[in-house]
Amino acid sequence: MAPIFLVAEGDHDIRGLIADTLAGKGHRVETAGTMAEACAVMARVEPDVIFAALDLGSHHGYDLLRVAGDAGYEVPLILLVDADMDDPGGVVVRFGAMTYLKKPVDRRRFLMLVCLGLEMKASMVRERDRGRRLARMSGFLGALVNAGDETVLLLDEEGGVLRAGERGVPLIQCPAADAVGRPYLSLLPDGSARLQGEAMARAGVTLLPQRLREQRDGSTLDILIRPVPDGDCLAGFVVIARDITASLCTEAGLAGCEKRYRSVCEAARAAILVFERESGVILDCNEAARKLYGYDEAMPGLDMAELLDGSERVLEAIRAGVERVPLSRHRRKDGTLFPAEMSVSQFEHEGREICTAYVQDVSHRRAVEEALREGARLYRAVVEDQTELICRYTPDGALSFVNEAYAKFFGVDEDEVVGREFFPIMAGEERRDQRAWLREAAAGRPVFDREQRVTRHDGQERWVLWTNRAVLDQFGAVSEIQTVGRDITERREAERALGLAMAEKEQYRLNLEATFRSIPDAIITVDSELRVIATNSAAGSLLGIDRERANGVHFSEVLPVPGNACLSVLKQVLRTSRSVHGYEAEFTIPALGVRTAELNCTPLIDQDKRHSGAVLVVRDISRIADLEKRLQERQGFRGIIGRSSAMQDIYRLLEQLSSLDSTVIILGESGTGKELVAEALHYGGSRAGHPMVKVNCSALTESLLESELFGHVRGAFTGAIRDKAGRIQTAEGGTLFLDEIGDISPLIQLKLLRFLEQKEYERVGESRTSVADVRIIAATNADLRGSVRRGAFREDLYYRLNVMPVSLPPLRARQADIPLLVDHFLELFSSQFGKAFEVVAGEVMDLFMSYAWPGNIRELRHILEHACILSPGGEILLKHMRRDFVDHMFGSGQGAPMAGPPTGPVAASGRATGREGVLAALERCGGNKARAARQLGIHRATLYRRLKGWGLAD
Ligand SMILES: Nc1ncnc2c1ncn2[C@@H]1O[C@H](COP(=O)(O)OP(=O)(O)OP(=O)(O)O)[C@@H](O)[C@H]1O
Repeated sequence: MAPIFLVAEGDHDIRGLIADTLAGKGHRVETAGTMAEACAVMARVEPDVIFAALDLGSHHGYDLLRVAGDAGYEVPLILLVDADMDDPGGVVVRFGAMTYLKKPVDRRRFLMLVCLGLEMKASMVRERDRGRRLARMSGFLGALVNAGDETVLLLDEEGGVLRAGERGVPLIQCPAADAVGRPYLSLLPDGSARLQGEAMARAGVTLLPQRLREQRDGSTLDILIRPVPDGDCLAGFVVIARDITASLCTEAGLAGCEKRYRSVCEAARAAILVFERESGVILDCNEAARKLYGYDEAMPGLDMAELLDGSERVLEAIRAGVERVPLSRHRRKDGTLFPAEMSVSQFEHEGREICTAYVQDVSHRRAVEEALREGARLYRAVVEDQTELICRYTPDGALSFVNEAYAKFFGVDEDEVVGREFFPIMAGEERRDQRAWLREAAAGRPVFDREQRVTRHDGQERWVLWTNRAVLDQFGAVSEIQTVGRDITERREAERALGLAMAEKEQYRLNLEATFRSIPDAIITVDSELRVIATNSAAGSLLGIDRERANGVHFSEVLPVPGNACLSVLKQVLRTSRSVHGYEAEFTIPALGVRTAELNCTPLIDQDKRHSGAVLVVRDISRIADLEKRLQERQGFRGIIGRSSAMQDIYRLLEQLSSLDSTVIILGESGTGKELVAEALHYGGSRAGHPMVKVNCSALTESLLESELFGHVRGAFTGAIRDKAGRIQTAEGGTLFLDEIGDISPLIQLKLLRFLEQKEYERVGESRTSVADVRIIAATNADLRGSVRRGAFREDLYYRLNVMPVSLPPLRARQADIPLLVDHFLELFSSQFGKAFEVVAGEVMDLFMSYAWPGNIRELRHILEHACILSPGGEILLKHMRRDFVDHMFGSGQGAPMAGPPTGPVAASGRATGREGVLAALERCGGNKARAARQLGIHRATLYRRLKGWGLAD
């Protein structure tokens, strides 16, 4: 653009000349003849050079400089002065013009001044631009110094303050404006001045920035002293001070946040992956993620694509903003895949999109869900098969499930009732109860039973027992109720019937109790453990049992009397399950003294035919016993004849043994009646209805005896052509009498011992073990103890047999029994031979009484048999006696095998049974024949017979 010249000259010609010359040079020219015109031009354009006349009307041309200054620019002004003007240079200098040009204008000088003017203008513009730039820089510097929160100070190389920021922390102790020109260190507190002075010195030498921290009034200042180099020299310093108290806190806070982030991340059970959304590169992960994906080392740097099967699809969805990837397949380091759910949150960081993914392995949950589904299927299958009515309903009563039985019972369709109310089938009160239970169900009463009468689909009223079971959710609240209904109509009817039966039974019991009360016999019922179940009042009066305390107490404590026969009997009955009848026993009852009682005991059998106890009836027979005793001692016992006291003892023993099952050994010389005693035991006991099998052990060889006792199987030995049952088997339920037991071989002893101990045996030739319920009664006339001592008889068998020995005395030791036995045999032979033998002559009896009877009763029997054969009947005389016996008696006198002289009363009794003796006895007894017979030791019938024979019957 062409430079603009303003020519302000009142002289029209000069103005035209200058303008033309300038225009001729291609410049743009504005002209003004007055000051006003010149100002108007300057308001319109900015001239680059002004030629102005010194005198411009009432104004001076240099005033245009002021106008330009007011308009905001500088312009070189060349004053046009008259040629005769004095000191134009002084005016130029005084008023700031560039120079002057004298009129009339010298063309050459004018053109030179045009060039200079333009040069001057260009220089002014440059100066103006530089000034403006400087001002701008200064403005920037000021802005910079005051821009931040820091205090910024510019120092010269001496440390004097050139400029101080007005904002920021109070680093110096005076206003910023006052600091300029003062030494920086003098503005600091002492300690601070020393430290910063040192730092400045270091910075000045090293030209490296120095940083230090200072504590000021609870704040922390971060001070940076940066040297400003000028080439190799130091131009000054910039001091920047920042209050970093808050940022230190923030840093600490950030560190805390980082820590919390880490701990949350690491504590999280879900795997957490932080990755870049676009690239899928993993930036961070937690321990759970490493474990889940099977990486020992850190995962950052890995690509999500390595962890995802079908990663493109998943990452695409994430990029599209999906926050939940419900199910995707993830890959472990070893290549195995697992199903997982992923929640993704996204955020932007430093221009990057970051995703945080929470990954949860759902393989276990899926297995559980599958198991649950299977469980539900099974549940359904099971409940559908049930005949019980099964339904479920929510706590507000809406049915959620009914099984087929339920639907059938009420005649409804499952789909139809589900969702409907369960409660309407209940009466108001039942509903209240049900709801009350529901309120308590969660608090430890999860089951509630209720019997209810409901109407079946066919209109029938049925009783149903509903068992409600509350199903609790994970928070312990009732989520559902499962109800199982059982039709208990039949049961209720049965209960009603049972109630009636019980009432009847109770009545029956009362009657029975009344009966019991009225019975004078003591009745005690015990259970199988011998605990008393019941007693009647007579048990109190007769046995002194405290009825109140007895129930439930062991019988041995209820009746603690020495040798408690009741207890023994009860034990036996409980053990054998067989009744005991007529067992006599004596008791000492404090109030009544010694009492004789008869015990009867029967096992109690329950409805399953099991023995559940026993009933013991104790009858006081003391009076009867007394009477009996008074009558006389027993003359005999079950075919055994004898009234001697030795025999009385034996009878009592046999009475007790009869009702027991224990093994018995009968000892006694030959002919003393051992077999008779064995028979008495068998036929007088509970086994009487079963066989009694006898074996004479001495009559058989070992092998024969073995086969005889235990039996054999075919082919067991030569001649065993068929199976044979042994005597043991034959005697099942009964008694095996082993006579002459002392003669059995060791083998038989051993087998017998086993049988005695275990009731087991084997048939010869057979390995199978048989069992038999057989009572063993053994007998011997041998000295068994001696055999044991000699080693001929097993000691263990001896003790096993010798549990209950019955020792029969020889006849010579009980001569009192001889007259009785004589009577007995005479009666026997009378009927056998068809003759009436009444008595033996006195002299015969005398012989009998003085003989030692080595063959015992068998010998007596034979002698009498012989006599009876010879005698025609009536009295047995001496002449009917066997010759050898008479010869022996009369020939050898005292040579008879007598153990000792006959003792007084027995001998007297023997002799006294003759005519004189009998009469004397009758006299002594005041004619009482029974008593006289007792005194004489003969049967009452014998006495009558004899008296009749002597013609003294009356
Ligand atoms: N007390 C008795 N009363 C009646 N008869 C008896 C009496 N004792 C033995 N006898 C009779 O005597 C005979 C022999 O008795 P038994 O056979 O019982 O004796 P034993 O001791 O078994 O003899 P052995 O040891 O020789 O076998 C039999 O006829 C038996 O009836």
